[in-house]
Amino acid sequence: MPGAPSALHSARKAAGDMLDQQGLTLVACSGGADSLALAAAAAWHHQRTSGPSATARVGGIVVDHHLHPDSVEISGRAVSQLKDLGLDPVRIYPATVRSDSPLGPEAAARTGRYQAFREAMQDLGATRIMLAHTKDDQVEQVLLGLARGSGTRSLAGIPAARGPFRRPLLDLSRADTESICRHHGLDWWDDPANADPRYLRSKIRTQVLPYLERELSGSIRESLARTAKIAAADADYLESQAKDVFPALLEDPDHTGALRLKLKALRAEPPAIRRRVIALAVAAAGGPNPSFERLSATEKLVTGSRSAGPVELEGHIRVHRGARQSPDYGKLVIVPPSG
Ligand SMILES: Nc1ncnc2c1ncn2[C@@H]1O[C@H](COP(=O)(O)OP(=O)(O)OP(=O)(O)O)[C@@H](O)[C@H]1O
Repeated sequence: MPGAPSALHSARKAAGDMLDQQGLTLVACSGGADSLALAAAAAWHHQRTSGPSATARVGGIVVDHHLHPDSVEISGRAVSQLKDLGLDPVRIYPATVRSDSPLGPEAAARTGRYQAFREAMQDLGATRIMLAHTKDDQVEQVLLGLARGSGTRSLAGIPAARGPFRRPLLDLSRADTESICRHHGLDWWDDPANADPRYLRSKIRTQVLPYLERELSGSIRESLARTAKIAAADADYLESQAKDVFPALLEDPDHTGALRLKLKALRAEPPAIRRRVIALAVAAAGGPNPSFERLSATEKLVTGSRSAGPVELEGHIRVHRGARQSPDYGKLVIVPPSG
């Protein structure tokens, strides 16, 4: 673990690289050590570049989910520390979390939080939101992906940049962020849910990773973080290859709204591309990302000669192989819900 000065230097550099130099970037702060440390690192750039001619601005957003009895006080303390660091503007946004949400409280809070982020961006004219996920979050995410039996994209973990979101601290540890907070005299809040073993992520953090470190290798975190980086580059490449071949495999659309892929050409593609092309076609038909099991069933329509389907996918999408006497012979037909 680097000491505070070295961690601080890395955090400042990473935050500086990800700030929008021409607009307002908001640091999303929960009041925890990770996001207060990120705020301190970003504030350093804000102070250096502020003045009448400055174009890069750094503000803060704290979302209050009202899930914790002390949430008003916790949010207030975060806001005043962000202001003391020099962030401007700083706002609290409430997020409604439905207690009866079928997603469960954690996922419902997440949905509410990202909704609040988007509202804040619009209200304040911000172009970017910085989140303080660390290497520890990344490692936990990779283990969660492994436990679920996920593919390359999922093993790639949390992306450093997607849409307006930026995550500059993915190479720093949680301990680094605590040392940055100590260096700045920041008073962070430890969410008790982070240590609650009822949540799978907390269990990975408090039990599984320490066990793996003890029994397997002291550098397991570094190894898993490296896995994420390798998988991210591989997933980017495979997805771009699939996007490149997709148009050539697609038949011209007709009035029915169904999509048709050329079976022979699809069959000739390697499985890693074939599966991604099918997923692209499903997305183009308005469906969600198919599960591994549904995607495998669909792939069998391409590689096998027995059942011609239909295979029912999530989002009421149906896929079948064109019948011998029909105009769809030689095509994989993806039918959207209303088709
Ligand atoms: N209440 C909050 N207000 C503002 N930002 C928050 C809040 N909670 C989390 N964040 C931001 O999101 C980052 C990740 O937080 P956390 O790890 O708790 O979320 P998660 O649910 O595990 O991850 P994800 O946001 O990807 O679902 C934090 O470092 C912080 O930048």
